[in-house]
Amino acid sequence: MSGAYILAIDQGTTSSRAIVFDGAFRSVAVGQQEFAQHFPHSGWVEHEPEDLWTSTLAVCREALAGIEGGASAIAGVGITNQRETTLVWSRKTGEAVCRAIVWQDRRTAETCAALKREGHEELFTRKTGLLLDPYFSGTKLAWILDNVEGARERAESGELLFGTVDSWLIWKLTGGRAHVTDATNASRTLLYNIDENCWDEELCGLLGVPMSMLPEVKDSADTFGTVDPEHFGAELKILGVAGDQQAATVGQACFRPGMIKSTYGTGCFALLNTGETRVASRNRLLSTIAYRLDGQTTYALEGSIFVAGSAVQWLRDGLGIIEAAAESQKLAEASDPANRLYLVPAFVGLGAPYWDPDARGAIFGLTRASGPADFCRAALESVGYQTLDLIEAMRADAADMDTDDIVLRVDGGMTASDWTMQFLSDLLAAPVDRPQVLETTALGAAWLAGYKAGVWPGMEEFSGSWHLDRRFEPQMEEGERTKLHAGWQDAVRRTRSA
Ligand SMILES: Nc1ncnc2c1ncn2[C@@H]1O[C@H](COP(=O)(O)OP(=O)(O)O)[C@@H](O)[C@H]1O
Ligand SMILES: O=P(O)(O)OC[C@H](O)CO
Repeated sequence: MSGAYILAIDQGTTSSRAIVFDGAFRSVAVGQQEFAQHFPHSGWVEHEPEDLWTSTLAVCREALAGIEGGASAIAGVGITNQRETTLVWSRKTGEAVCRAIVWQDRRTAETCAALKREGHEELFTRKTGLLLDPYFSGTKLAWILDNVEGARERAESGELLFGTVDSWLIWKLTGGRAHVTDATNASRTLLYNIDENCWDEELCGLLGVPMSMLPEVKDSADTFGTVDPEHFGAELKILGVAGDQQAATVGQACFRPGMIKSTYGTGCFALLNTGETRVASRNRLLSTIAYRLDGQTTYALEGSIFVAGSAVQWLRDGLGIIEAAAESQKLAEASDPANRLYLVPAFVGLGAPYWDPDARGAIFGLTRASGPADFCRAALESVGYQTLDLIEAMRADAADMDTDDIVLRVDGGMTASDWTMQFLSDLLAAPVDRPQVLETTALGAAWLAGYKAGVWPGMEEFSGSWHLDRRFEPQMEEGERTKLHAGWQDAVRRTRSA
């Protein structure tokens, strides 16, 4: 027997989570597990593929144990994942050839620079909507083929498979019966043509990637495979897949052009729904696939910031000036605005709209009076300034779109800080909406699966279930806003690598 429960798997950068949602979109059981991060060289970030798999398996079992009927009560599985992270494994043995190269990893900065020097960036951008930055999967995959012993020969003979984390988990869950991904994940690889909706032979050729390694690309709500019953005791169907930022866009019900969601976790990722039209950014934002439903692609403009909540982690683990993230707000409130510092948290380079992989973090305005409270305030404010950069770029790019006023829906761990959300609204001079349900990423994956299973309603009714927790309205005077923005722009200018 199966019910209206949906199991959502959210495989993130620092932890794996599983949530069971009921037919009223409420979270009824949860499992969560952190796993090790590996930093073998400066700028390198890796995950052990087995950790991604075993932690996912464990959290699913934990969540399923929390509902009556366990796996037999589940109508479908949705998967959402950290994006761009790159894995290669053997189709014969299922063994990965090396650790997963994580989206934050910068080891291919020189490869990207060389491709740019050779004049290839325009081609990649035109076809994929992305830029030549080490963030995306393509150059990470090329690195594996060029640097892991025997990998290129094995790939060329058809033995090796490539996948983002969704593909890897589906391969494991189905006992090696499905090598698939969805259009949103494919759109982050630098190998996928987002207009024609297919892997691109020319781009694969430029990066030296054999096309036999690539997974089949499906809609975001589709039949991806059946989970081997040995894992959970029942045959579950995987019916929804999307990259985590796209899943949050769905979970926030940003279905209309002009709606923006911005997620504040480790990094910050803002997506503006541009509807069925792909908008080419004039301001170094990405064009990407928001979701593909029933063969119809909806596009988004995306701004990606690599450091948001991780600046708060740095206050805690690097500087030791707070013990828990939630303390940051109180300390920031105690800071004297006359001692204002500007922190540019370019710990792993700068993302949108600067795309400067070689920049490193800097702090400006230090005096003998500067102390922990000022560092805290600067860290929280840096998130607001970086978002302002993105929203300004989006406003300029969307000027020709026929949309209502911009609506910003926020989610992620950092949105718990009212102070940070108020500062964000002040800087943007626009309202910021925080929903009641903050598990929007998992909810988005669950909706895709529930919709495909036919047990959850369509977009309109699902949109009606979005409820506001709090709207932050701008309170800052225009003169102050302009002064602060100019201070930030100056700090960024002085931080840039060239
Ligand atoms: N009250 C808070 N104030 C500021 N930052 C917070 C607060 N609570 C959590 N965070 C930050 O939010 C991040 C965790 O958010 P989460 O959405 O779970 O991230 P991820 O999915 O990327 O692991 C951490 O980096 C943490 O520092
Ligand atoms: O795992 P998260 O939530 O930090 O998200 C990572 C993004 O998908 C990277 O593009």
